[in-house]
Amino acid sequence: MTEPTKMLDVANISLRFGGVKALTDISFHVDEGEIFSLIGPNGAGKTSMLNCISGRYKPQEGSIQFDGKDLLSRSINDRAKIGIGRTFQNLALFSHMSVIDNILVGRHHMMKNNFLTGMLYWVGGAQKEEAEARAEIEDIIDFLEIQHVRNEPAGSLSYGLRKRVELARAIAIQPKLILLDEPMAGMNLEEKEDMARYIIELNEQYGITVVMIEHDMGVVVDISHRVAVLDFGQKIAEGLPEAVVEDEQVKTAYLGIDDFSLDDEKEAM
Ligand SMILES: Nc1ncnc2c1ncn2[C@@H]1O[C@H](COP(=O)(O)OP(=O)(O)OP(=O)(O)O)[C@@H](O)[C@H]1O
Repeated sequence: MTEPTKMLDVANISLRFGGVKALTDISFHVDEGEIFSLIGPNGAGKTSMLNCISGRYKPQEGSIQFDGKDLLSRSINDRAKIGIGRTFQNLALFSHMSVIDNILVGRHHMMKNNFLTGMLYWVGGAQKEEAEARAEIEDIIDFLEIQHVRNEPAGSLSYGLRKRVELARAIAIQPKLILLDEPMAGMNLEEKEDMARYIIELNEQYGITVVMIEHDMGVVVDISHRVAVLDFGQKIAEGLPEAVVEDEQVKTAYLGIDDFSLDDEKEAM
């Protein structure tokens, strides 16, 4: 068997906001091809951790490497260029723009032509480049089954569909790694099942490595290869999902929290 390749290496990350310690000495790694979930109660530091990887927050201590290269010295835009895509906890679509234009926004950073050369759109390369981007985006639209709403304004869609459009936009940058912040939040059972299927397929068919924050424990156990658990900004467990949910420290952290009723979730799925 070949050794797994380490894609993301998070080492000793600490992040403070004034006196609030959002993350303390967090280390974990994600192998190429994995679906890796970050879980933990509200306020545990999950989004802060994702924001350190995506470049929104700059930790005071520690390092993050992506494909063996330092990530913390890079800008947010640079991260997209080197293959890191993300979706947000709260939807971040342009509601008045069509679905297809929202997805194209994700793609634009990859285009060689910028605003100035774009002014020469009808003369040369930009037109061809845009046509190529649109063709690739049609594949993503097919994959996520959003053909029927491709020309609708994003704001007119159901919540579940908008989440899918956001995912499409993140895939459009052709990421090697995708960061998903609560992809199933606010979804009904059918929408959750669809989203779980898309995540598995984007991982298996598109070969995209996934780091996901998710509260639905049934989904986490069903689709994650490995899981890390945060509580009060500290990592309290890491490992295979079935083992992590049986961990006593993890159970204590979740004590009294309805999200953590694995049996109920399993029945519901
Ligand atoms: N921009 C910020 N400014 C100040 N404090 C922040 C900021 N972002 C996060 N925090 C604090 O850091 C801690 C961790 O928050 P974070 O949002 O990362 O947790 P979380 O596990 O994602 O929670 P949830 O599941 O509710 O989304 C909390 O105490 C939060 O108030």
